[in-house]
Amino acid sequence: RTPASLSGLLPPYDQLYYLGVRAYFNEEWEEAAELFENSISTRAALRRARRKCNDECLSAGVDKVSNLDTETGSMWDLSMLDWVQRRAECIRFCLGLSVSRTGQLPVSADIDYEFGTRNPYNFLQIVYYKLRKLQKAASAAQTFFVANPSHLEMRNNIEKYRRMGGVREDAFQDRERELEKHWEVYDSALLAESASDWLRAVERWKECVNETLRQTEECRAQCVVASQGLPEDSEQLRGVYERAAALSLSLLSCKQSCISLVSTRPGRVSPQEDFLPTQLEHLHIAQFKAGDLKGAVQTLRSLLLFYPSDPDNLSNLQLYSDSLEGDSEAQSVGPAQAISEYVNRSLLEKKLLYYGVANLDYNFTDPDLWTPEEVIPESLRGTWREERQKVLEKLKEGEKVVEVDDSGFYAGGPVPLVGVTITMDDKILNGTNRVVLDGVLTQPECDNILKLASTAASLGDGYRGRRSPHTPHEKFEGLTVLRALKLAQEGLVNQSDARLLHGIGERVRTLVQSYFRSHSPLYFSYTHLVCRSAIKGHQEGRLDLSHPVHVDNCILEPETRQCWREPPAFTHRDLSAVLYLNEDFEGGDFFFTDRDAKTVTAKVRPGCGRLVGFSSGPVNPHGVTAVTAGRRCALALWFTTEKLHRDREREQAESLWEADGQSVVKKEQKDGERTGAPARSGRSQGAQGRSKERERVRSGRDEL
Ligand SMILES: O=C(O)CCC(=O)C(=O)O
Ligand SMILES: [Fe+2]
Repeated sequence: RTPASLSGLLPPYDQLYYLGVRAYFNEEWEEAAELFENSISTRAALRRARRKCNDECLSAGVDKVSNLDTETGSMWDLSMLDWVQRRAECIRFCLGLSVSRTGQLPVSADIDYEFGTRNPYNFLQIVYYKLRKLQKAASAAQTFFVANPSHLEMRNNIEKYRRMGGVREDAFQDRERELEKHWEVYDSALLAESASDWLRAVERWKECVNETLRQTEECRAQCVVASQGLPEDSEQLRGVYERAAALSLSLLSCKQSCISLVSTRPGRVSPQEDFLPTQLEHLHIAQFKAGDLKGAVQTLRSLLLFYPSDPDNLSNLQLYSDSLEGDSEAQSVGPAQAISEYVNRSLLEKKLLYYGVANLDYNFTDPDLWTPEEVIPESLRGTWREERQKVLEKLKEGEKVVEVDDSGFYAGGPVPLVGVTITMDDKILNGTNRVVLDGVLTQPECDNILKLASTAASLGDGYRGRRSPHTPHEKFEGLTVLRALKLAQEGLVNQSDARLLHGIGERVRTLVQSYFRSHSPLYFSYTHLVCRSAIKGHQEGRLDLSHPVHVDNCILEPETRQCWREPPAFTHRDLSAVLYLNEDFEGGDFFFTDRDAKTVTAKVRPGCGRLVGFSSGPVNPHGVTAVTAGRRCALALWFTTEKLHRDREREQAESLWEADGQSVVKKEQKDGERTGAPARSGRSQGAQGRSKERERVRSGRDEL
């Protein structure tokens, strides 16, 4: 629905927003909800109106633009002025038909910021929560969270909504997802690539290019219309020519900056460099791998529009064309046409812009790396080259630092178990494919497993009394699921505890499979309950670690920053998880490092029910600091995507249970009830659990 004032014209949305904020602080929830919703939809309607007017006025004064290319001096100014004025008149008339006079005025930078960071949804979330409209509250929470991914309170809120009755899964919809469609496609293109699904990758990259272009076009249209609202009598601008030239320059630079807007993920600061050319690079490689040589040639030609003399692109083109044996006439599918239009228009606009920058003391930072030198006026070339060099160097440095993980995992998926929350994500842990979850075990569960470990150790598991393989200052005990089962069969430990140990593994698998968005099923590779105890009297001045820095699936060589994926490393391990059981010991912190095995990038303090999960590859070197007092127990689990490498011992344990006539899964649930653990499924949560949940909810701006 399009909101409208009495006159039928769009009111200013910033005013509606301010009124909404006031109603909010007066706790007039109904009214606040209506005002916030109204300001959001008015803003959207304004953008649509602008887009329409932009399209309708596209041709106004366009004949003057073509003159600009040849004209110089005052004739250049005159042509520019003519163009700007004609278009401005057309747009002002067009907007006047649907937008009120005040609605046309530019909004303040504060309001721009509020809407840019999606803060209206932060308010709306609370408002809907107060109104008991949980479905809408969940959606507002999700919408805000997408643009503020490090806002952990909102993430916790979302988790809480998931646990509340009456909130359906489809409630967690980003209301502004239209704006991120290209990122959605971008991610799924990367995913298809990592699964070597080339046909799908081709399709996705094409879609991504098209969507990126569409979003850029939309942004540029908004620039055009918004630039009509600049103040009429700015002090610095002397004459009417200067004003016209300045207006057109700010318009052109607004348009150029659209590419950096579109190439910045919501909630991030820095844009993805060279966004469009990068996508084309992915596309032509995917096309090549999928066997579509003609398509690959066509895409390479598009890429060459950005970088006409790039030697890699040229030699690839040669390679592809040779394979085609002359049959290289490109058929017109894919985004080639749109790309060439985009490049040509950008080139013309850049030319005009740089011309203006050289003539009128105007500030402009080029977001593109591909801007050709010919476009830069002689007087600017020196500084332009220097700055570009700086950007390129910085980019190279960044490449060195930013670790890419080719594991195919992609952190950030949902956490599908009741009571489990995300405490640290990639950003907080300064890395890739890392997570810390809390609430994976209850205290009684930790106690039972600890008891199991103690009993097993006292009975003499393989490690009893052994010194740690990593340090002479600690003792090391270990227990596997099968060993626990055998002990249970001998009546030496509780059958239910052995089963719990097994069941916990399933729980962890569900969590990491979902959170790391694994595209293939995960199999257990190895599960090991490990306790490390400080040996009394051997702790003075210890400099070593409880577990030296290592990578789980390759042999790390910190000097060269290489990691050798070969035996004796457990090369098939893909995901690692360590689930902690206690905190009553000294030292024993888990930490991640850089590939140098020295620079600590994040630390995690163990505690009952806390889980560290990470991809097992070279992006995640890690270790454990010395345990200087007490005993530290943890369940270490590794998963593999290769069925061949699954843990046969675990299967053996499972079949022993089956032979006992008891289904492994059913029994684990029963045990859960008996030990007082909450049911681990969102749906089975009873009314009691829910009302308790409500009690914990407190009013406030951020966290429920
Ligand atoms: O116990 C821990 O915190 C980590 C252990 C570990 O990294 C390993 O066993 O590979
Ligand atoms: Fe490890």
